[in-house]
Amino acid sequence: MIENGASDGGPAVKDTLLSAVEADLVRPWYRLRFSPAVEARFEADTSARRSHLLVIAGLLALVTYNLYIFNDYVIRPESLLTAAWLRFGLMTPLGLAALYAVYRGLSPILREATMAATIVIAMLLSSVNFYLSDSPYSFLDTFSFGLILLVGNIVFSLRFGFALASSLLCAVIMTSFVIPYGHTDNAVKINTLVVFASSAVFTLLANYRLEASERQAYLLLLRERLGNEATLQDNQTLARISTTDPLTGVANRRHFDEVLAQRWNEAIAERTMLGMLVLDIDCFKNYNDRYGHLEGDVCLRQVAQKIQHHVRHELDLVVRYGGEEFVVLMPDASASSAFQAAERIRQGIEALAIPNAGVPHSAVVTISIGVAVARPTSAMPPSTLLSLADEALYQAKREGRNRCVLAQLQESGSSTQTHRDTPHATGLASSSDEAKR
Ligand SMILES: Nc1nc2c(ncn2[C@@H]2O[C@H](COP(=O)(O)OP(=O)(O)OP(=O)(O)O)[C@@H](O)[C@H]2O)c(=O)[nH]1
Repeated sequence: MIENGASDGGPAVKDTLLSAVEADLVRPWYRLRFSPAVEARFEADTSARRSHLLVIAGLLALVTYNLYIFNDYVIRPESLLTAAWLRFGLMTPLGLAALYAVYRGLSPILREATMAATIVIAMLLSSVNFYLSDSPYSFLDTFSFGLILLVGNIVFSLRFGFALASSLLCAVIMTSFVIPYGHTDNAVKINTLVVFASSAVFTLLANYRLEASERQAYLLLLRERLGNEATLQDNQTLARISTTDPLTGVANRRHFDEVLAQRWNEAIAERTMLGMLVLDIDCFKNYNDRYGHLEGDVCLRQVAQKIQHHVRHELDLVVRYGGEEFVVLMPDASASSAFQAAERIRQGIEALAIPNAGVPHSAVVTISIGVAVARPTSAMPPSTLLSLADEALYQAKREGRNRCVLAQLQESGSSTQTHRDTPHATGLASSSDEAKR
């Protein structure tokens, strides 16, 4: 019943819609229409399917209407040509044109009005058909005119307002042909009008109930769908909160632990390398003491953004590991590419030129980075990589800060060997070359 055609809008729009749906669920029993927002959503969700069903029902009704030519042949053979003209020359093209318009897509009001018009036209042509015949049986047809109402009110299930209007028009048309008809007694005429009026009342009642149930079912489904979407959104928000560092927006340590284990296993399975950078802002205590904790937070955010800017967005994971320490996890990274990325980050942060007065090695905020790269094996725990990168970081600190140090874990039989490089900003080319070797 609910199609996916309608745009769902943002969370605020959904909340408003959900409140409107709740209010509509307790609207007075006699009110079919929803509040404007829900009505618009109802139409958007159901109109394509409704038009489709109306076209199918309309074609069936048209075929049935034309089959009544056999009835004409039996009860009014002398005016068969007139009947054929009314059915095939007028009703069929008009009906097909109306159905084509509905198929192409009309506004809800035009769609209902078009379908209601086909009912009124069918009643008019049927009335003309019986009226023009002199056959003593021709009037018999009027007893089946209630079927026309049945098609409009039940088979088409016209929206109630249109069902009511078309039924009233049909009643007026029929009465205006029945009353002046000359070949039948008044008692029979009254009888046929009473049968027709009863058909109108019962089919309208059924029509009202059908529309009311359709609308109620739609409201319940829409409420459930909006509720599910809200829950899904809450879950996604919670998942994001639980994996993200609130200050910087990068991944938090909890998320890092999960991803590290995953990437480690993938690297074992695919026999690829895994790189890790551990980054620590130099003399950040001094920065905080001098510029205040709030400025310190701003600095942390800038540094996190810069790190993210210099890594592969799809592949690498940037993490705030704690305090002023970050980690970057780099799947499928060689020693040289990991070191180059580290160097790009280091230079990028220096280029931010965030003043950090009063520190011995630099007038601006700088960062030291320990780089480690390994080909993981099942015999090696993931923490090995972190320890190596951490050791390299401390070496960078010891050697004067604002530098990258590479600690490369190499496979050589069963033993592992640590290779460290200690390039300074001025000796990058040689260090990168060494890393590549
Ligand atoms: N503004 C701010 N400061 C933080 C946050 N977390 C940790 N810090 C500060 O980061 C500073 C870390 O200082 P230290 O561990 O002494 O290291 P450092 O001064 O950076 O010195 P080195 O690492 O040796 O270069 C401390 O002053 C912490 O208060 C935070 O979320 N916001």
